Amino acid sequence: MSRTPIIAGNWKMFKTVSEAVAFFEAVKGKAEVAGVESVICAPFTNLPALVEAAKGTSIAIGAQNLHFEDNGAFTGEISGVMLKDLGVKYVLIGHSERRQYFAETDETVNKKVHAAFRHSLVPIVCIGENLEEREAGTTKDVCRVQTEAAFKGVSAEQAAQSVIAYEPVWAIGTGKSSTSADAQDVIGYVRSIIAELYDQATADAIRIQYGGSVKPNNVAEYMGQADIDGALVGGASLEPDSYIALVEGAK
Ligand SMILES: O=C(CO)COP(=O)(O)O
Repeated sequence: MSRTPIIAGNWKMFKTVSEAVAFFEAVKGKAEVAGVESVICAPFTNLPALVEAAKGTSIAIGAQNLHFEDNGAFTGEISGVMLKDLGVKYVLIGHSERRQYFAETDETVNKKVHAAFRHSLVPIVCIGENLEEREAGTTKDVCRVQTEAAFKGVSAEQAAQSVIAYEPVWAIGTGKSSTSADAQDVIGYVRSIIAELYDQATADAIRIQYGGSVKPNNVAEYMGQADIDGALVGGASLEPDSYIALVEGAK
């Protein structure tokens, strides 16, 4: 089976439009490596300029969130209709910061996954345990609950196109990354859950990333693991040279 490696930068709440465009000009042609998919998930305000800048390149643009309704009286929200209209390809769903600070639940994550597919956006579904759960030994249980909930009512064909990002919360922005063996253990388990929910072909097709303090100097180690298909990267995706090194490291 061959899954295309996927490196996605999650810029979180960083970069003005001019900073985003300057970044893109610096990585163009460099963070484009044959056989590796490269995605920038930027703040909403940067998306029109980035989609324009990305034309003619192999770099895809993603959003960091969407509302689960297509339109309506939801002040301050952005829908899948709007993202699709812009030319965005990917959308992060259920990032732990959204779950923690913006009250997202397994149920809203599931609704957002359906909203993404209604508009032909590829969801990057984020799952992962917090420190307390890790210390209690419930990492796999937490990942099972989150995965099963996120994919409720999602077809095998849709699941096969999806991306899952396993991001242990305690490893995000802390410099304390999961060991590659631990990440492989959990990600292999998540793949087995997809096989149970669907079938082996779907499990073989879905791409699963590791996220949490991934840097240019450790990305290759994660990529060397059988079930790890890429990385979702925060801090190290913000500087052009670092981002280019991440994409090169995923070869
Ligand atoms: O949250 C993350 C990506 O979504 C990970 O962030 P860091 O790479 O900064 O640890």
